[in-house]
Amino acid sequence: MNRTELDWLGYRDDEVIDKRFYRDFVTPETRAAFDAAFRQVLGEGQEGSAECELLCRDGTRLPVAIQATAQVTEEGFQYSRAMVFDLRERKALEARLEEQALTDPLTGLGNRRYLEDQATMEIARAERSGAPLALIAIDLDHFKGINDRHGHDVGDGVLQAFAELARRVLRDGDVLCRMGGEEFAVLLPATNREQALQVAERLRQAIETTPARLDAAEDTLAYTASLGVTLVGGGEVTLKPAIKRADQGLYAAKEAGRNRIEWQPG
Ligand SMILES: Nc1nc2c(ncn2[C@@H]2O[C@H](COP(=O)(O)OP(=O)(O)OP(=O)(O)O)[C@@H](O)[C@H]2O)c(=O)[nH]1
Repeated sequence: MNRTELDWLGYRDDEVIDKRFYRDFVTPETRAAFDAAFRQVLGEGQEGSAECELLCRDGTRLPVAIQATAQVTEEGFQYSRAMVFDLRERKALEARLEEQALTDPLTGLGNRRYLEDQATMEIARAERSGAPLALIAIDLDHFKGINDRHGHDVGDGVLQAFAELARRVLRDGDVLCRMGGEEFAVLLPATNREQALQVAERLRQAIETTPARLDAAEDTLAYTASLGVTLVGGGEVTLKPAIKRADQGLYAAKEAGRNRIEWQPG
């Protein structure tokens, strides 16, 4: 182990050299990858590589790539040499890209993919616990008119104001996301029909009575939304059928005059 690696791990050389093996610092979760690479080094190819994590003195985990080669002569195995690369920056970048891929940049809410990811977990959880899972689809009314009359920037401001308001109205465990355009959805774990209808009505009223603040001045713009409410059915393994039903409820609410909610049974 060289000085840089010791610095990464937070140990002095006299604590490690001749006392501990590299493998000791590999986290139990990634030790299998390390061992597999080591076997490759000792095998015919005489080289191997692995991505694993090292456990630092302060308890943090350092993601690294290890590339090792072995020196084997006619007398057999002589020594092996490993190069270790710090993957922290790459991992942080990957995490940022992953987050960006799941986030709507205008409102900061999760996007449709995020909802589908969360739904996979929530559907499995609901299946295990037997608790109901509700879905609300929300579409701002006459949004084209807002854009046309006040401009696209004001439209953007209304979308942001809605996202902020809905975050305040909803519970922490509720999954709010922007499906696209002026359409949003909320997945509500452990929520039955009556509770989901109550939440939808609370959202509808909050929107109706909280005009969007458009800048630091007192400039505000009133808007409304239509909502469709449904439950995710017992045998449904994806959110798709529930999204379709909630959308049907939404269209029914638009048809019935907007600024209202419609229940759509499964
Ligand atoms: N400002 C802004 N407008 C958007 C954005 N995404 C979609 N839109 C606009 O949203 C409008 C949606 O209009 P429509 O689908 O006709 O619906 P609507 O005018 O809300 O009418 P109803 O839904 O029937 O009440 C379109 O004019 C889109 O251009 C966005 O990110 N920002």
